[in-house]
Amino acid sequence: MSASDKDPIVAVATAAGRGGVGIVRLSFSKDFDADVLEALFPGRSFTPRHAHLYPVLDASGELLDEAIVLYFPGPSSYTGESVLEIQAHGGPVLLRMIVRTVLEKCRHLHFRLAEPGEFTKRAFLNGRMDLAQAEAVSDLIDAVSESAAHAAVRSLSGDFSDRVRDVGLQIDELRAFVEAALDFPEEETDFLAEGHILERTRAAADALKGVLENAVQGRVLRDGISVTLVGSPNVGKSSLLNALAGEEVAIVTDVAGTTRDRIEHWVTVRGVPIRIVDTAGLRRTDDIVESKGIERTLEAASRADVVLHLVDASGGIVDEPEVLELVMRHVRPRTPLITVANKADAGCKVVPEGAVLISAKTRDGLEALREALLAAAGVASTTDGLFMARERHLEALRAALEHVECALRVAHEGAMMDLFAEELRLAGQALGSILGETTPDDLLGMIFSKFCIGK
Ligand SMILES: Nc1nc2c(c(=O)[nH]1)N(C=O)[C@@H](CNc1ccc(C(=O)N[C@@H](CCC(=O)O)C(=O)O)cc1)CN2
Ligand SMILES: Nc1nc2c(ncn2[C@@H]2O[C@H](COP(=O)(O)OP(=O)(O)OP(=O)(O)O)[C@@H](O)[C@H]2O)c(=O)[nH]1
Ligand SMILES: [Mg+2]
Repeated sequence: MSASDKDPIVAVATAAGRGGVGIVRLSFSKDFDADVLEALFPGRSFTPRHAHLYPVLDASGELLDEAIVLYFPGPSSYTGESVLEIQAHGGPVLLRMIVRTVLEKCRHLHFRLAEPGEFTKRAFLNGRMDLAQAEAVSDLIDAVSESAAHAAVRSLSGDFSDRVRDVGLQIDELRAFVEAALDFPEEETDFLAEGHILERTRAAADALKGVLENAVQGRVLRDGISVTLVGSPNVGKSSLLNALAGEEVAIVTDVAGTTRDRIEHWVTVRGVPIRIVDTAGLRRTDDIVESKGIERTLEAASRADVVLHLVDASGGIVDEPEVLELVMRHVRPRTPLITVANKADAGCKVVPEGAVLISAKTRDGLEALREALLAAAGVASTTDGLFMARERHLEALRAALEHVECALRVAHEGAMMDLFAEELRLAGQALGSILGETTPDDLLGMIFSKFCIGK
């Protein structure tokens, strides 16, 4: 029998490994309530959503633990089904035994282990939250900075969804109005003016732009930005990585060609996760190892959101002229490039125009460099009030905006109103996909499979 969204499920909800307390969570149809409770805790009574201290016995009657047990009768639960939580001591072996006990004692009900994200998927399917909120649950757990956590919880509480829904409603209203007009074609133009249709469509486009702007920032908080350091050997790329990381991540020597492989390290700046990629210095070489390293440098440059080109301000090292050209051929179009003049402590003989002057050794100029980095990546100066968003949301918002703008163009060109209505319909559909109103099963599967088990 294949897995269904109706199967009763069980999983350890807390992190793998030891912990003070560990939770085994069950979600099942309300029809099974009496059966489940009686099978696991015979003769015990339950007050909904109240803590009970009950013994947990395995299938042979052996005591496994004394646990806090919570019963949430459906639909007033996290999943919208009935939920039972067994909050036991947080040992991985013990928790596994409790899960096995549930499978054994409730065998007649055909419990199975929950898939990753399956509790939250049920919450979504049962209308407890929309898709953007469900995604925010996972983003909250994965948040790597306080700003990211704040943004995720804002999305979880529905801030993002509300704004998407509001614009969606505006657009639906416009479409309804225009579709009504289609029935009286001779009055089309009056209709447009009377309903202030164009103004209202423009207002919808502006509202969409506002949401998109916030979402772009929110996505950066979630996914971070990737910064690749490139330059000639010995200009101090690895030294800069170490300075930004605040630890000795990469080997630094005065031998040109020290770094052979790509070295990655995550830091956070103002709550924004930044992946710094240190690379092999670029120069003409016959050394097979070094040239492999340089290939990797170019590949890292091609994936970067921002490229930092390091040069030696003290004038000791001069780039081979092909270096920058070679890099630029691999960088994606429109990727910002910042020139960084390092070794300011050893003299400022060569500082290209617009370069950020630093010393990886004394750490002078690093703060300015961090800010320049964020600015180049388009990160606003504050992350206050942001909600979390994903690439998927950006794509949908951009598509919606495109359709609304297309509708405006169509109207200006005096084309048929049915084209106008059709563009608005497509815009509304794109917004609906953010909330999961029209999301195909395989996309849902992909989204929830990235969650942790037990969530
Ligand atoms: N022990 C435990 N802690 C947890 C969770 C959980 O499921 N169990 N959560 C998630 O994993 C989060 C809390 N989210 C939750 C959201 C709704 C409901 C719930 O039962 N809602 C019902 C009843 C509300 C009420 O009692 O007033 C409802 O909305 O109808 C529970 C947890 C974080 N902490
Ligand atoms: N005076 C001074 N020396 C520096 C500075 N940054 C790096 N150096 C020195 O420059 C030399 C090369 O530094 P690395 O960080 O290994 O240079 P790299 O660019 O990673 O070199 P490759 O890995 O060979 O491409 C080392 O001797 C560093 O101590 C700086 O800001 N000031
Ligand atoms: Mg290096």
